[in-house]
Amino acid sequence: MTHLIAPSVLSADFANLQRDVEMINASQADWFHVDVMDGVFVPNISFGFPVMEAIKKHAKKPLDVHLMIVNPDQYIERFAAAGADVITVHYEACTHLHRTVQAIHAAGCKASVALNPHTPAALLKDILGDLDMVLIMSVNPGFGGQQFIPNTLHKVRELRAMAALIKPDLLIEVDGGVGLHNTAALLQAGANVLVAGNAIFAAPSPTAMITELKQVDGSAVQV
Ligand SMILES: O=C(CO)[C@H](O)[C@H](O)COP(=O)(O)O
Repeated sequence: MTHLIAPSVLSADFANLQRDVEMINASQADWFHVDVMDGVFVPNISFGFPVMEAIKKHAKKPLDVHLMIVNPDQYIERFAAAGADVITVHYEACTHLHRTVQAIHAAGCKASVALNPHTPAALLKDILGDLDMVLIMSVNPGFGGQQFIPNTLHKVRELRAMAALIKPDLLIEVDGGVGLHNTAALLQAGANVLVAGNAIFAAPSPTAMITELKQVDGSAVQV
């Protein structure tokens, strides 16, 4: 499969949310990336169910919901009911990760686990076979517009090698500081879902930027 592009709604203009949702609908983007922050797991608060339901009402593509919250188990069913197609929980926020992943699947969603920049990919070895996706954070979570942490490339490569033995069709998503400058390298390292916020919404034409990100060919790059 070619790679997927998931614009991060966190960087949208919330006063013109429907306009930005329609822009994503009409673009070559594949998913909507929806960042939920609770002010506890991360030092920022974004939005919750009402905003997500408003996005769902107009979105014509899957909602990829990234929960940057403590105790995500409490809210899995509600996020599924609010329209999530993919639910990502943080490794660092889950005591019984296997149970949480089971709950996500039972709610009818794809299950994904996110790793903060300091968390090693190897910690997912025993649960990789149960996951649909791993989200590698390439910035410290909480804010859009930060600089990409270069060690992420190494982590993506390591995870892709591990997945080749355990879960060859694993989706690997990278989130934070992604743009045209590092897309080819990330694809070549083994990522196949790229989240971009600032790179898309601060571009002169967000639609054209999505097309450019979608057209990047990772096969020609050596990293
Ligand atoms: O999860 C996030 C922040 O925690 C955002 O999805 C991410 O930062 C995307 O924004 P940008 O592409 O501007 O870095």
